[in-house]
Amino acid sequence: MALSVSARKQLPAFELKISFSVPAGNVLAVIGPSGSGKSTLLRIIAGLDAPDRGYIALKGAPLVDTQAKLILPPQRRHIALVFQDHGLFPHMTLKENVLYAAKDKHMAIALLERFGIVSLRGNLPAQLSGGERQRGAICQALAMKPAALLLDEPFSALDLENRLTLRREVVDLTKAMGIPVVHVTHDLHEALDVGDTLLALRMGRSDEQWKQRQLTLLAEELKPREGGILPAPAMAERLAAS
Ligand SMILES: Nc1ncnc2c1ncn2[C@@H]1O[C@H](COP(=O)(O)OP(=O)(O)OP(=O)(O)O)[C@@H](O)[C@H]1O
Repeated sequence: MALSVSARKQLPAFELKISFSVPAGNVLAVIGPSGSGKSTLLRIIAGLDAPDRGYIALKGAPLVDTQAKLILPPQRRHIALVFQDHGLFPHMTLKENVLYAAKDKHMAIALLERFGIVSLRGNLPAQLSGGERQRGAICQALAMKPAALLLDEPFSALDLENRLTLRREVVDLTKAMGIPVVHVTHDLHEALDVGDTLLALRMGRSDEQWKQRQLTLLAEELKPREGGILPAPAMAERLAAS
């Protein structure tokens, strides 16, 4: 197993208590209501927060072992974390941002090309669109050649087309790089699209029943209405006429 996590942490309203493993090249998609502990879980894995008790290992090497009083600082974990609001340095150009922690400079430039933003490499983050900044943040994270990638709602502010393209690109790349990914999202569709495994977190625990309910609700939502869903051209015609 590439990433193993077993952690407990008392939060004001409940105790976060979770265990899972993500094999190399796999994506664990994490869904859950607001305040269920998703971001805290990522922060614990990244080393920005400490569990009360726990064991976290990457490629078999422990990052956290509270029994042995081991808690590695974030910079020694080789884990990249991408949030919804990019996190690029505002005073650096896109290229400088991506090269900042890059292990392989050629790969960094290749990533900018792959994500369609190489022509913008001289721009500061403020001179980029939200989608371009998010692409930059993903490039910056992958250029580090991290041993694991953590994504916290990374595409939720993007338009549908950007969201679909970017999430596919990221899955393809992380599978090719063979790194485990934990991807937090509110969007069950997205979770089902990117995830090899789906974890539903509710009040800090894995909740299978809640997961099944969400899946049923989604199936209900997607069920054709009476008379069937109009095919796209007919839908376009109806919208144009309205
Ligand atoms: N530093 C902190 N100090 C005290 N309570 C915190 C802290 N961080 C988070 N919490 C609380 O822990 C709970 C889990 O928060 P967390 O941000 O992990 O939830 P989440 O599932 O990521 O929510 P969202 O989907 O809204 O981002 C919440 O009740 C929150 O108020």
